[in-house]
Amino acid sequence: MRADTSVLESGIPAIDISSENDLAPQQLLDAAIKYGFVFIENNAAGIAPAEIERTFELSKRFFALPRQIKQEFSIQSNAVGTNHGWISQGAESLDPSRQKRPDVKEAFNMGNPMEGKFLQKMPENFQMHEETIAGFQRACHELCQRIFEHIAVALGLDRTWFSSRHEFGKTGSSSVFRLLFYPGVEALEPGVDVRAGAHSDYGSITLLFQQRGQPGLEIQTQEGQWASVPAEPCSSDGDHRSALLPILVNIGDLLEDWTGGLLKSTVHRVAFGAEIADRYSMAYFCDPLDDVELVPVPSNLVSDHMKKTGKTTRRDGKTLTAKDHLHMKLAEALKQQPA
Ligand SMILES: O=C(O)CCC(=O)C(=O)O
Ligand SMILES: [Fe+2]
Repeated sequence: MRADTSVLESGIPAIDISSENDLAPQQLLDAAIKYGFVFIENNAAGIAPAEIERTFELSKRFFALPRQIKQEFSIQSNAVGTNHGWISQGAESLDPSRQKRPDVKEAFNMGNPMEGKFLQKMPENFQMHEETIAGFQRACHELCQRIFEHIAVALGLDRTWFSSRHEFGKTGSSSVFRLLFYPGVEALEPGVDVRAGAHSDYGSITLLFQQRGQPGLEIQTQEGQWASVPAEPCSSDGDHRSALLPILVNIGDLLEDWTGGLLKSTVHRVAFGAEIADRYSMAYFCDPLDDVELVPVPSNLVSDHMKKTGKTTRRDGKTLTAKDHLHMKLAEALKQQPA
């Protein structure tokens, strides 16, 4: 059992969520309330580093393909309304109302597999390694479930309260696995170009995998300043660099709203210049099943917080489902796009 959590540059603690640490539920909840971000030590309760490495390798091979091949899998080539496929450089601005130029990055989004098979059109490289990618998504989802169980316990709920609302591999879930590539470029204009514009994530929780020597993520503090998030933070039991990189977890807008604003969905961005060559990251956005109704999470901590702040989970007098919530967020983002 460990009583202390170490403090990082941005103040985000690193937590051991294995059964060794009885304090994990409370530590996770405290970090979710204070920062909306937390590092999870990648020990037995995490994801095998070899699995993470293999998936990064597949991602690198995909982004290295010629443009015309990637184009065949572009997000625009999918049915309208789906969020799956390749996003080319220049196609996305995460902070459209403030950005002069689009994000300097590429991405590839995929939905959850059903019975081990992907429903979307996949490049050959991914088809050949379907098991690796499907297995990695399952491992991510299982890690999210462990985190949900800890948060449920800390909120005084039944252990499975959240996890049962986030089942894996069911049709009707918006969970997305996203590969990201930020190519090294010399000619970025400081103050104009950004790698990923300021945004908060839409869903319940996000897992973020970074690589050594490739920092760039920043979170916005309550005072509105940008604080850097290291790619290689210190471990929770001292100030040494951990042998295995921890996994970063953040709270999304849906979970913030579902808890009446108790858990924080913190604005973040990716910003770096020519000092770093190519940067690769991978994000797993975990969402509830589409038809889950967002009635307030039945915890005294949540109801006390809602009484204090006057927040409600209803919109225009109506209870939203998880799917309605996502559509609301997408509609808000669309309104911010320059005409
Ligand atoms: O690449 C990163 O470090 C962060 C990416 C991110 O925030 C996102 O895709 O939502
Ligand atoms: Fe994000």
